[in-house]
Amino acid sequence: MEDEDECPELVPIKEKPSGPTAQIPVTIITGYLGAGKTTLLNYILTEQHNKRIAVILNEFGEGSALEKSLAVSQAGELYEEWLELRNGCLCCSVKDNGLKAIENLMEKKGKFDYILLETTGLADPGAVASMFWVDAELGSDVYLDGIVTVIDAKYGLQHLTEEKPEGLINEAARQIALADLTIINKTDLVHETELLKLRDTVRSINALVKILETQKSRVDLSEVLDLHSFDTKDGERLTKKLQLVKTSQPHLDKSMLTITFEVPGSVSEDLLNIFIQELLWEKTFKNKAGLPMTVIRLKGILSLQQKQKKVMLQGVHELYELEETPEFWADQEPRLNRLVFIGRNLDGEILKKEFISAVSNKDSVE
Ligand SMILES: Nc1nc2c(ncn2[C@@H]2O[C@H](COP(=O)(O)OP(=O)(O)OP(=O)(O)O)[C@@H](O)[C@H]2O)c(=O)[nH]1
Ligand SMILES: [Zn+2]
Repeated sequence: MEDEDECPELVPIKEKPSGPTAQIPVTIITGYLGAGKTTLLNYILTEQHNKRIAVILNEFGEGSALEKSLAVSQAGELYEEWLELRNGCLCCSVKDNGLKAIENLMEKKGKFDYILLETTGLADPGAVASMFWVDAELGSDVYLDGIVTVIDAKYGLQHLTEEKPEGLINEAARQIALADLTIINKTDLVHETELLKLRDTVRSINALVKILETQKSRVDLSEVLDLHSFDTKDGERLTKKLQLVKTSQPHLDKSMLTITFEVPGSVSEDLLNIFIQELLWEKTFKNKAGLPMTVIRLKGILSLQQKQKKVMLQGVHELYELEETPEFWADQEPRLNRLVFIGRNLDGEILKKEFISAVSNKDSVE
């Protein structure tokens, strides 16, 4: 009985009840080779957090990897298990094997409170994120909480400026574009001026992202876990955050950047869907140089016709979702749409015009 009284779950860390039906958050930890991802995981596992965390290391040798190392932290104790995946890595056969593996794991081990997934250094975290995100709607046991990108303070800029063959995306830039949180690690190895330059570059790619600086990936856990970056729990915070975002000036040649705009009024959901699909799926919109705008990450707070509440827009690569937030438009509050796009070849003015023309046909006027 004293066991029950002293159960750490009695400490109210989050509002959501962690009953058997509660979904488990997944945080994706990404970042270029050697940036400090594993160091971060180890740090998190050994910190005091009252959570039972399952870690999935998505590190695998070429071709042969049929088993994945899995470290599970329980009551501060760390032990390892082998989690078998039938068809190779979590990342390349994500949809079926990755999720199944986690579900099997949860069946076997009972419940976890949290899952951390480290991708390989060259992975596209968007592909991994998409898998969890889509599946959450299908009644999965897990939901995507956030994408954390660890950046090497010393080599980060070099990785970001590496020339890629025409048409290919710089992986390091993509990892930053997709991040909800970036951790610039190994600050012991650089001077303040280098750090500033790196910060500026990170900011120019992703004007929404939070930036932390660390040594040995030592962070405050509350800054990393339970970010709710993809759900409407973040709605109010997102509204405030979007208001502060500014279109960024590109730092690197052909670089990724953030653009944002605001359009007053309420829009038709159908026309909005058409606009988003043309942007994300058809890649219809071109910049001044005639290159197709490519959006990797998309966020917005929108005012839809016939909806009393604010609607959140989220997108990763070609997936997107419109979801009502719990927040009502207040009586005096001007209805408006605020959108933020992170990607390549983006031109804010052109995209704003395209948005306005897409959502303003006569049906859209209230
Ligand atoms: N100087 C310094 N070294 C660090 C710091 N953090 C981590 N390292 C070292 O950097 C190396 C790489 O760290 P990892 O945590 O393995 O990096 P990773 O991102 O998991 O690497 P991969 O999985 O191989 O892509 C290790 O030798 C760490 O000890 C830091 O803040 N300063
Ligand atoms: Zn690692």
